[in-house]
Amino acid sequence: MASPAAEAAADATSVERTGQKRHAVDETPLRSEEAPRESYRFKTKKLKNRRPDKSKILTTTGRVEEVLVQDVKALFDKLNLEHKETELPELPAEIQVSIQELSSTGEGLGIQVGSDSGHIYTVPFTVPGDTVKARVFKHYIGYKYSMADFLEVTSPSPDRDESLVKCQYFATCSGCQFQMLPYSYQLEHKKSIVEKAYKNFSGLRPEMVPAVGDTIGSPLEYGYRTKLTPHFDGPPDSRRSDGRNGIKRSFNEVPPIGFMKKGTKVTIDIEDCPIGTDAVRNGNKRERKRVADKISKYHKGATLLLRESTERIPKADFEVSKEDDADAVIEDRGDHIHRKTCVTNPNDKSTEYVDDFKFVNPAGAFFQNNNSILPIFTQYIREHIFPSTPDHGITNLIDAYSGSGLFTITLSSLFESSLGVDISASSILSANTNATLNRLPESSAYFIAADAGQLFSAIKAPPAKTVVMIDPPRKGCDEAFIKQLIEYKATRIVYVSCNVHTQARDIGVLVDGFPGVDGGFGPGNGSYILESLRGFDFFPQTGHVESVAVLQRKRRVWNDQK
Ligand SMILES: C[S@@+](CC[C@H](N)C(=O)[O-])C[C@H]1O[C@@H](n2cnc3c(N)ncnc32)[C@H](O)[C@@H]1O
Repeated sequence: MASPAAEAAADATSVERTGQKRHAVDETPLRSEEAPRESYRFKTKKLKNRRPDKSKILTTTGRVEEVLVQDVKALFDKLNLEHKETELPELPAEIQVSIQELSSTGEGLGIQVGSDSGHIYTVPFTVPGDTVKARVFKHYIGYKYSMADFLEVTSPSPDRDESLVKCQYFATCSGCQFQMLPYSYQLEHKKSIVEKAYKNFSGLRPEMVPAVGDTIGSPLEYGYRTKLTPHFDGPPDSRRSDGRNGIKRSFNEVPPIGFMKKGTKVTIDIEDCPIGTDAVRNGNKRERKRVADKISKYHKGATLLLRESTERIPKADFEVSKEDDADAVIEDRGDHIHRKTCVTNPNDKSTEYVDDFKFVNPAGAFFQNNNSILPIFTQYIREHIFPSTPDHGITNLIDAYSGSGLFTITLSSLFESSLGVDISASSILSANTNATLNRLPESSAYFIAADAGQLFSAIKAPPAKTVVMIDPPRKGCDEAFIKQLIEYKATRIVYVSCNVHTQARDIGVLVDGFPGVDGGFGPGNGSYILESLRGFDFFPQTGHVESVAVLQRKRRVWNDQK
C-alpha cells in the first residue's frame, strides 16, 4: 500500500501563514486528533535540477514530492497562471477548489474558486471536473502549490461515479485513491503517468521515446491483493517505556487495527479491506479477533501479516473435510481445486501458482502481490524477451534482482541457460527451491546471491547471446550497476519497474549514454534504443503503476559483440 509518509511534499522554503506572521520553518500546529505529519522536508537543491543532471548520472529519486512538483509546474504553465502569493488564504483554510488534473501521485490538482492567486492546490480523492470543499493545511509558496485535505464534493465531475466505491473507509484510508473512477479511466490515467515520467525524468528527446502502450489491466479490480499488513500502534506512552525502565504499558482497550488515515500517521481501524483476496480478508477477521482476545499480552504496537497461500488439489482427490478450516476459500479451476488460506507467520511458507509454475516462499518475503495479473504479465515478458527477428541468436538470460525466481523460472524454457541474481541470500534459497519444484536442473536455471552492481565482471555468457532482465526496488538501479550493464553490452534488456520515474531516469542513461563509456553521453549516444514501453496495473483503485520497458542494443557502431 502507498505509505502516507510518502504522500506529500515540502521544501526548505515552505512558509506557514498565521495572520501576517511568517515562519521560515514548518510550524504547522498539530490538529488535535492527530500525531505529527511526516517531516516532508527534502533537499531544495535536488528539486532545482528539474532536468536530470547527467554529470551526476542518476539524480532523480522518484519520490512523490519530486513527481508532484513537475505536475504542478506543468499545470501552472498550461493554465498560464500568474502567481500572487499575497492572495493565499490564511491557514488552516476551508476553500472551494476546482480540480483540473490528476497528478501522477494520485491527487487532484486544482485552483481556488473565485481567487486569482495563480496558486495550485493538491486535494486527494478528487477527479478533474469536480469542485470540492477542501481544508488547506500547508503552503509551499516557492513551488506555487498548497496541500489540502478533501472535505466534500460540491459539484461532481461527470467522470465521478460514487456507485463504484466498495469500501466504507474510502477517502479516509490512505490505501486507495481511485475507487470513484471507472476502471477504464484509471488505466488511461496510468498510461499518462508513464508518459509523463519519461517526459520529466528520462532527459530523453521525445523522438527517443516510443508511444506508450495502453495499460494492461488487472483481471481482478477488487479482491486481488494476496498480501496485506495492517498494524496497530502501542499503548499511549509506550515509546517512552519500552520495558528498560521497568514500566510496561498496557492497552486499556483494543486499539485501532488497520492502515493510516490519509495524510497523517494516525492508524484507523479497518475491519475489512475489499482489495484483499477473500482468503486475506478472512485472515484479517481472524487476526483482528486474535489480537483483541489477547490484547492484555501486548505492550507495543505490531504489524500483522496476511498472506494468501494456495493448495492445488486434483479435483478427483478433493473432498471438503468436516474439520476443514472455515476460513479456507475454495476455487474451482477446471481439473483441479485451489484451496486458499491465509498465512500469518512470516516464517511459514506460502505457495502461489502462476499458470502451472509453483512458487513457495516464506510468507513474509517479497513476492508480487497481485496473482491475477501474473499469468498475463509473465506472458507479455515471454513475448518481448526476444527481438522480432528470428535470427537473434539469444540463448542466455540474466535475471538481475531475481527475488525468488519469478522471471528466471517462467522464462527458463526459452533459454539454454538462465542465471538469477539477488542480494538477498534467503530469496536465493527460495529461488533454488522453486527451480527444483518446477523441475529445472541447475544447468538450465542457476541462482547466486550477489550485489547486481558487482555482477557483470564475473559473467561468462557472451553478451551478443544474452538478454538481461532488471526488476530493481523502487529506488531503481545504482550507477555501478548501470555502468557495468552498459560495459557488458547485452544485446537486449527488459526493465520491469514498480517506480516508473526511476525507471525513466535509468533508461535515459542507457539511451543517452554514460560519460566516459562507449560513445559517452549525449542525445542518443548510448548503445540502446528504447523499443517499447507499457504500464501494467498491479494495484487497481490506487495510484500505482508497474511498467515494462524493452531495450535493444544498436546494431551499428561498437562492432563489439563477437
Ligand atoms: C522488486 S523485487 C523483484 C523480485 C523479483 N523479480 C520478483 O518479481 O519476484 C526487487 C529485488 O531486488 C533485490 N535487490 C535489491 N538490491 C539489490 C542489489 N543491489 N543486487 C541484487 N538484488 C538486489 C531485492 O532483494 C528484491 O528481491
